[in-house]
Amino acid sequence: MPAMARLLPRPAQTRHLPHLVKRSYSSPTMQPHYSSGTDEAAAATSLTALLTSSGGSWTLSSNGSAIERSFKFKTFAKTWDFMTAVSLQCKIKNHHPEWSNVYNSTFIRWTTHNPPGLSEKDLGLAALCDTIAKDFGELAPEPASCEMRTMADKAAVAAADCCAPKK
Ligand SMILES: C[C@H](O)[C@H](O)[C@H]1CNC2=NC(N)=NC(=O)C2=N1
Repeated sequence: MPAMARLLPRPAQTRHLPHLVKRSYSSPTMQPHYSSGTDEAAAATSLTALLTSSGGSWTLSSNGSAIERSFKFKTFAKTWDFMTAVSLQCKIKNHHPEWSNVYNSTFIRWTTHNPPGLSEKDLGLAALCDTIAKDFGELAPEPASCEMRTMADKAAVAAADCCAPKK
């Protein structure tokens, strides 16, 4: 099996991770893909405020079903404290990121697994991450590294059907 094929998760494992399944075409302007039941007008307003194109720090994933960015702090301890604070919000809101951490950087991707797409929870928690990051003295944002993104991709695939309703 060619090396690249080994890196691509098998479709069966990624049906709940549409943002990991690269589209064969690249649309000139990426369009958001909202999770069913989302109030798209309200979500579009929140999304616009978060994106780099409007002065925010988040980027839309290639097929529009996730937003993602990296955060950098002075020390590992501050990075971990930031992630701990975010994790408490995840517990409160019962919504969880796909994320990775290397020393004083963390990469965070917000997407809803079930039903798949961008939801108000993703957008609200992304805005909350920006606020909490300021509290922990976030350094100037840098573009997310491929390695950090790949780590998050692999963790998401390993999580398999993490959010499918329990039978
Ligand atoms: C039953 C299901 O696990 C819960 O509704 C939550 C848990 N956290 C979640 N987090 C994310 N990102 N997407 C979900 O669909 C999701 N579902």
